[in-house]
Amino acid sequence: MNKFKSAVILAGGKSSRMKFDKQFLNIKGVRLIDSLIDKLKSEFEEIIIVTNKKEFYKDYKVKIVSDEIKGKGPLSGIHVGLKEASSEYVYFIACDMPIVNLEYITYMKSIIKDVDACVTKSQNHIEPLNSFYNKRIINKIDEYLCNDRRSLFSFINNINTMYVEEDKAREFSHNWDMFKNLNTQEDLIIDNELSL
Ligand SMILES: Nc1nc2c(ncn2[C@@H]2O[C@H](COP(=O)(O)OP(=O)(O)OP(=O)(O)O)[C@@H](O)[C@H]2O)c(=O)[nH]1
Ligand SMILES: [Mg+2]
Repeated sequence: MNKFKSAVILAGGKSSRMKFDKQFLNIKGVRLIDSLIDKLKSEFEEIIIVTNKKEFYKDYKVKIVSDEIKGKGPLSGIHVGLKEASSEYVYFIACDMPIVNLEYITYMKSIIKDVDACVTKSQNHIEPLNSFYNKRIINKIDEYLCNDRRSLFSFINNINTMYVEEDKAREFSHNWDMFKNLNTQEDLIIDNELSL
């Protein structure tokens, strides 16, 4: 059985810094979310989008779901993504992350063994997306969110997380672009060279 069948794209945020909804980001005429789906399809049998605007995905062939516990940030999306996914380990990426690094995904799959999550670390920072999470943490997330906690970073530190160290991750992405995300309009200008 394929333990790594499912990938989830988080697209349920407020985009308050970007000032327009990031799930509709369009780069040189290509919708970022469409390009993500296309790239992820080569590695995952099941793709799920967790969105706060289901009505915009009527023609999509992938699974479209919304947060159950609303308004609590990315962990809400991970919660429902894990519930809806059919595999044991689930890959998560954000709708504003333009670079999908398939070699790195394959690498993470090869090292994951009985952990709650596989997340990359750089010095004191952790990268919660472009990461894998195990379905078995659903109840823990549920409890955490219901206690009005929402910090993804502290949650990751409190589960059995396997960390990939920075030096190793840089072998796959020397400039760290596999963690790049587009938060502001300035990010779009700076990234004028980006094409999907
Ligand atoms: N499903 C879901 N996804 C979320 C939620 N909050 C943030 N996200 C997603 O998590 C990813 C990372 O979040 P941010 O970069 O902070 O995005 P954001 O919260 O929409 O943007 P800001 O309002 O500027 O912080 C993005 O893909 C968001 O769409 C949420 O409450 N539910
Ligand atoms: Mg946010």
